[in-house]
Amino acid sequence: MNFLKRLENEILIADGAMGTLLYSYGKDSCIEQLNLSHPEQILDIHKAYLDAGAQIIQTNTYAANYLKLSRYSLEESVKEINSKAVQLAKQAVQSNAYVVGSMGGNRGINPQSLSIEEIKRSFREQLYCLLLEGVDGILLETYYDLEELETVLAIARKETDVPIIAQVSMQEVGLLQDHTTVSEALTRLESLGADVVGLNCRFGPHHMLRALEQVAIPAKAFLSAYPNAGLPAYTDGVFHYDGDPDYFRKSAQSFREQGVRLLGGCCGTTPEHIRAFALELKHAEPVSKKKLTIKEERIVISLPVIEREFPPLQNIVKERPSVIVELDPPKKLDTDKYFKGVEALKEKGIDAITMADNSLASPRVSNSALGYLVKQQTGVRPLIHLTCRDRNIIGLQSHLMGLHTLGLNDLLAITGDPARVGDFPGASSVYDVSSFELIQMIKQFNEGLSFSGKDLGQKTSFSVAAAFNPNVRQLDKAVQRLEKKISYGADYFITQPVYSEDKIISIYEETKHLDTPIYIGLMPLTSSKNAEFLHHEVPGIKIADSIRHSMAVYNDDPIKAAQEGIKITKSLIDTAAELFNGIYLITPFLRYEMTAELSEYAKHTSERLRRKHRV
Ligand SMILES: Cc1cc2nc3c(=O)[nH]c(=O)nc-3n(C[C@H](O)[C@H](O)[C@H](O)COP(=O)(O)OP(=O)(O)OC[C@H]3O[C@@H](n4cnc5c(N)ncnc54)[C@H](O)[C@@H]3O)c2cc1C
Ligand code: MET
Ligand SMILES: [Zn+2]
Repeated sequence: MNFLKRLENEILIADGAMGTLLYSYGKDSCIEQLNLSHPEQILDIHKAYLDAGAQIIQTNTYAANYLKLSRYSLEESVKEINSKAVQLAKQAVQSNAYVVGSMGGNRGINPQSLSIEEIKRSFREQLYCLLLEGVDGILLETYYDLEELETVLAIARKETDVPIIAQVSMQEVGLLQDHTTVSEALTRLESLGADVVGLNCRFGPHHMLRALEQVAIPAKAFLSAYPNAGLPAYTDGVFHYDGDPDYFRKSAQSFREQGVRLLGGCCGTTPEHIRAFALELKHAEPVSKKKLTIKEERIVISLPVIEREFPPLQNIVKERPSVIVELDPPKKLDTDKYFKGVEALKEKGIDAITMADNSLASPRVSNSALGYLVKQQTGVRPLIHLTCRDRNIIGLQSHLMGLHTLGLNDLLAITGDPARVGDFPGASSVYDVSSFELIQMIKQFNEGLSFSGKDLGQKTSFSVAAAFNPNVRQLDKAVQRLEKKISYGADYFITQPVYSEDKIISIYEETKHLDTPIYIGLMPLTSSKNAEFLHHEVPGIKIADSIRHSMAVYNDDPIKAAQEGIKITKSLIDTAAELFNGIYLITPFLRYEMTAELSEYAKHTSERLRRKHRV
């Protein structure tokens, strides 16, 4: 009898974790490779689970796919590892127990980093290996990304008639990463042909039960749950779970009441947890009816929106010429000169001071601390750059909440120069998200929702700029990137510094179909050496030969060289102001007198042009 037939009238107990059990045995290399190197150990674990009362055990193949094995250069061993895993599990079972082939999800918090095509290829290969060895079912587990699970489930359903268990892992209680509710996800999995649908990993019994309270008993499929043994602790460099098996025993009846018919364990569980489930549910009748707890709809629409002090820059620059100036927080602690710069620029009537987030990956005074002081003390609008390099998604969201609290509502969302270009090349670059997702995250905050869809209780009022690098060989490709950023929610763009009139004209030609405003970046050169360094060594900056030649003329005279730098920038402003309302001036080395002079020039030029065009 296959196990689906039995689930019609019985609750079945599945086994618990393989991975964390092997990890706690001290094996932190490739867990699945142990099928080949330590088969006895795997066999012992299977036997221990069966002895504890498990009726369905999983093969030790959770990550035995091409994509994950290649991290250990074991991609050539997919067949060997999977075949051996099934053989070991089958060797352990006697009659009345079943072997399901475990196949884990690959996509993490950043689904786009792994294409569906790669996933399909890798999945098919592992699936055939497991089916060929004659598993009694397939266990699709730990899928955070619903698109991935739906894709692989459809493939599996087409390829085999053996029972399929399809399990998602929640991001928040009741919600998946893409904000689909668990209830909807399980319905979709059922309609794609999964025989058992449910939850595994990430949460322990408490949160899993809270989520299941909102899930109706599926019409055709059976419901499953494989909770973790609580949250892991981290001591002496290792993760370990201290979940108490007796606590599992106490939760078993609740799982039954929620309609669960296949109950097992995930990370941190041991044969003792499974024994507790098995003893508690021995001869227990499955339930077919339950009362649903309907969670109140989040009424995010009515969340308060906090008023902005300054209208968003995208509105300003659509209406009239606008000059913003980058004045980067210093690399040393003294901020006197910085504030002198802010005052000098304020006098020129600029619309914002933009403040880098550790540009070129070198530490600077925190731009949010300094930005807040700039706003409080001078009334100038700070525009805060925000990179994906220095903060993980926890830090980024906390930072966004802090910026909102400080009333710093103007942001530039960028990937950020990688750590290896900066003062601490060995530092890690986080990049949990790309600039696209950062833009999306900020826009979600404006809807009152965290990155994972949690209610924030207020809507933020961020305006989000994004970076546009036109200094590339194929400008059309950069424009495609810009269009993609618009689709993620970018409100306007700020370019890398441009050093040629032709480039400004091509930017105009390639982007004139767009509504989203662009600030053209211009940075005065300070010397010939500065020009050569920027041209040859700084990513994203290219300087026209003619400009480098003009700077070279004043090689030995710093004052004349800076004047030449200003002259060149003024001539670029003449072109930019004809075509764009937005001018973004970058202050080199805190030399604010240069950008103050240029701000004045840019404003006069724009006004002159406006008068001319009005006539
Ligand atoms: C206005 C502005 C302000 C900046 N401020 C800071 C700052 O405060 N701190 C800091 O560390 N850095 C800053 N940078 C630098 C920026 O983070 C780096 O240039 C980064 O490599 C690109 O950032 P992005 O957000 O434009 O990248 P994205 O567009 O998100 O690009 C990310 C990755 O894709 C690559 N890429 C970009 N365009 C293309 C293309 N056309 N084709 C193929 N690949 C491409 C990039 O090289 C990069 O590796 C700033 C840049 C600009 C333009
Ligand atoms: N069932 C698998 C294991 O125990 C998957 C755990 S979720 C990361 O190894
Ligand atoms: Zn797990």
